[in-house]
Amino acid sequence: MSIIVKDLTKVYGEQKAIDSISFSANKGEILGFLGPNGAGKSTTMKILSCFIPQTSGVAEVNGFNVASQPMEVRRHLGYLPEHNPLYLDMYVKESLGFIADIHKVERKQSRIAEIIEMVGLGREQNKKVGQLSKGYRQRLGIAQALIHDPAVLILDEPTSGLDPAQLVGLRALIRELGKTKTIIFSTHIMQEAEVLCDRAVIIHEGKIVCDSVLSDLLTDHPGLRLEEVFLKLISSGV
Ligand SMILES: Nc1ncnc2c1ncn2[C@@H]1O[C@H](COP(=O)(O)OP(=O)(O)OP(=O)(O)O)[C@@H](O)[C@H]1O
Repeated sequence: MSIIVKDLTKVYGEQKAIDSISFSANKGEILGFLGPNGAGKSTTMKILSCFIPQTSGVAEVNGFNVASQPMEVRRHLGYLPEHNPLYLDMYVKESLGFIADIHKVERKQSRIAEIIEMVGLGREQNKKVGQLSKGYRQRLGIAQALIHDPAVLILDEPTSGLDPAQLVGLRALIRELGKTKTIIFSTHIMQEAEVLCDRAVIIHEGKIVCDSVLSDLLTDHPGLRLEEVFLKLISSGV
């Protein structure tokens, strides 16, 4: 298993943002982490990426424990946060070089060229980050997450706010990456999940209400689109 989450709980003050959730993801799987606003998606992803500690429970990435082995986890994981902080004054290559240095990437220049090609940033590569459109900033964020060739990618709402052309391009990239990596991406857009994920984990008010192979989920709810299944599940709380 590339990702194991067991009885994971996070309490902020009085509020349980996630409440004893468990799920796992296999190598080569694209897992859609779905839920309405405030469900606990970002909280879970931040714990998996070692950005915040859990209150209780266990999370492992590629066999490493996020609480006790954060350095190893970071080595095997690429993370695109929902609000990705980018240095707008840096040039695209410079910003990739900065992240590559943090990860001590070997053959840095050729790796940067390779990753720019992979995420389709070729025509934008000589610009400053602040000059990039939102879609290209997302691509840069994914490039930063990929620079050290991690086995696991965690993408928090990677396609939010993109225009249709950028959406198609980014979905194709995620699908391609999903052939060799384990990917968890969060979204509350069901069409997104329908075209991208192999498996759907639906979280609502901090609890998991569904964990199913996408095609099984649709077969179990004949005649319903994923959006309708999602609404049914989060309204019944089952
Ligand atoms: N730092 C924090 N302090 C207090 N409460 C927080 C904090 N971060 C998140 N929460 C709360 O925890 C709950 C889960 O938030 P989270 O950001 O994980 O949801 P989400 O599913 O990612 O939502 P969205 O789709 O809107 O991004 C929310 O009620 C949120 O207000």
